[in-house]
Amino acid sequence: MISPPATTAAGASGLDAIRDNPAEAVLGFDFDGTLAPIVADPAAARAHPRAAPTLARLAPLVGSLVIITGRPAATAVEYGGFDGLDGLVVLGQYGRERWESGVLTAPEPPPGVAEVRAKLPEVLKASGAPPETYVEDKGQALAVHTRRCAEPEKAFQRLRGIMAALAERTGLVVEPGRYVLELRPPGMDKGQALRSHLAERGRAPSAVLFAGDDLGDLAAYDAIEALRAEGVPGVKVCSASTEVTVLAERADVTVDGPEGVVAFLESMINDLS
Ligand SMILES: O=P(O)(O)OC[C@H]1O[C@H](O[C@H]2O[C@H](CO)[C@@H](O)[C@H](O)[C@H]2O)[C@H](O)[C@@H](O)[C@@H]1O
Repeated sequence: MISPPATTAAGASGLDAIRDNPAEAVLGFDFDGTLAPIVADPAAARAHPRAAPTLARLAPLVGSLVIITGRPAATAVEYGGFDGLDGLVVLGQYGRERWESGVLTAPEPPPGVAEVRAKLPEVLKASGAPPETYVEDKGQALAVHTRRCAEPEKAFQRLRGIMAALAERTGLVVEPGRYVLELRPPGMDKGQALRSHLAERGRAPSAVLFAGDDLGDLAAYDAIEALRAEGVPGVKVCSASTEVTVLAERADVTVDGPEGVVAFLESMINDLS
């Protein structure tokens, strides 16, 4: 039995559809907070120790495994220990980058990214951002982190409007997350990335599942709900935290962080084997 079970009828139908035809099911995952525990230093994040082995066992049982992350795809592969994991696709930078079997495709970033890179130090200084504010340069986007500040929520709220204005001036958008404000190119989100992954497969999935923990994952939840309206069974899984509660309100299955996600997938493997 897949555990925990879904708490919604639509979610239960989605899990039944995965059980009935796992070979055509598509399973999608966020990385940070879902497969990897949250830590203070973004460069120190690593997947839960059982995440890669579990995905490796799951891959031959299902139609497709896809990680859709705000991280650069190569970073998620490295921090996840996913290199060599056959059957896994990683869509990085909210779907702008694609990695599969060691092959990475990534477009050039728009000019606004270089503009933000140049302006950000001065903008942060002028805004009175705490010195612990940390900028993560992801090549295609810049993420301003406040987790290490003495008052992370206060620093986050202080910077929110300022980052939105900077994004607007540079043709980028702000993606808010867990004590992070990302300035990234527009035109792609996790819902569109999930949709394009399904289209790439070229045939209707038996079911689609997506697991996430943060605001950027809501676009994938939207996609699952739209797919359901089109007749495709779907499951929204929440990797719950005290930092973000809105996903749990919309999820079919709620588990306790990455440990809960891995345990849920292990129960699915047992059920499908
Ligand atoms: O889409 P995701 O895979 O969830 O990536 C979203 C952002 O996650 C990372 O930041 C978050 O995790 C950090 C490490 O645990 C944590 O320190 C930070 O507070 C979180 O917001 C990552 O650093 C970003 O680049 C990702 O876009």
